[in-house]
Amino acid sequence: MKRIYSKLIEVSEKPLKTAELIGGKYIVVNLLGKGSYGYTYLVNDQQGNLLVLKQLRKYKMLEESGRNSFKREANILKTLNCSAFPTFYEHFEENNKQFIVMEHKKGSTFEEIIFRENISYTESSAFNELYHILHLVKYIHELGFIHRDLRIPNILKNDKEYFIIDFGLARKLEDQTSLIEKKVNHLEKQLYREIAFKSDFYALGHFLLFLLYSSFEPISKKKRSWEEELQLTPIAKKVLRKMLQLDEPYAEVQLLINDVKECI
Ligand SMILES: Nc1ncnc2c1ncn2[C@@H]1O[C@H](COP(=O)(O)OP(=O)(O)OP(=O)(O)O)[C@@H](O)[C@H]1O
Repeated sequence: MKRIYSKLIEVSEKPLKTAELIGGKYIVVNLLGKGSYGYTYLVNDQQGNLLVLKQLRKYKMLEESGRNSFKREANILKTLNCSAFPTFYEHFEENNKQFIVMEHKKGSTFEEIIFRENISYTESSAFNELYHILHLVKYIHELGFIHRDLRIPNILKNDKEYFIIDFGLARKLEDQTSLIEKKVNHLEKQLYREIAFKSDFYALGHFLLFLLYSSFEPISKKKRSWEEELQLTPIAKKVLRKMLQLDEPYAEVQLLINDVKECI
């Protein structure tokens, strides 16, 4: 019954409209995305600055874990005091809806770079991108956090900098209680969501595959594994196999950085 009620709320909820005023001071410019937890908007503040406003979906407000998720994201963003991550501005409730406001990072996501800008990467240039991103991951891991969602839409770059966004699923390393928060049955999801450094490396292994496949020209219609399809050097293959947990995973980020350097 609770599930039906929650589903009804989910399907009947509509996002905010363009030009709508929220929190008495933010004007909606456009909807950036609709994720599982809620809506993400680009908004203008009163000084005309572009910011990101995230809204928690109503059905998420029904569960304690949902209600706490913005609080947790806000705390993580406050702790990550570095220009590579969005600055946290505020967390507020209005008409029983929860919102979080943060800095808008100006850049293209790797999803846009690969699929819209059609940039293709060689083995060396793909590992070079990973090398830069791993320094941000090192900062996150050294503070004891695991991002758990390092996918191509959550990693951005412009001509000068790299950024990591979306800390909605991030957890503190010792916060193993989150594991029982939601039972993850699917093996692939478990590998992304385990609260361990290796799950961020696993996600970045897939990130790297996206970059490497950008220059792949299929010669046959037959579906083969990445190891058969991509012409990688032995060291690149070794690093990817460890990242994807096909071989003993890296215990910590510096060991991965050292190997990635060899592939550039
Ligand atoms: N702080 C930010 N700065 C710049 N762009 C952002 C920021 N936060 C989100 N975005 C953009 O908004 C898009 C949508 O964000 P959102 O977190 O809703 O998306 P999603 O990744 O599609 O959903 P989910 O989190 O369920 O996977 C992102 O892909 C990104 O392009």
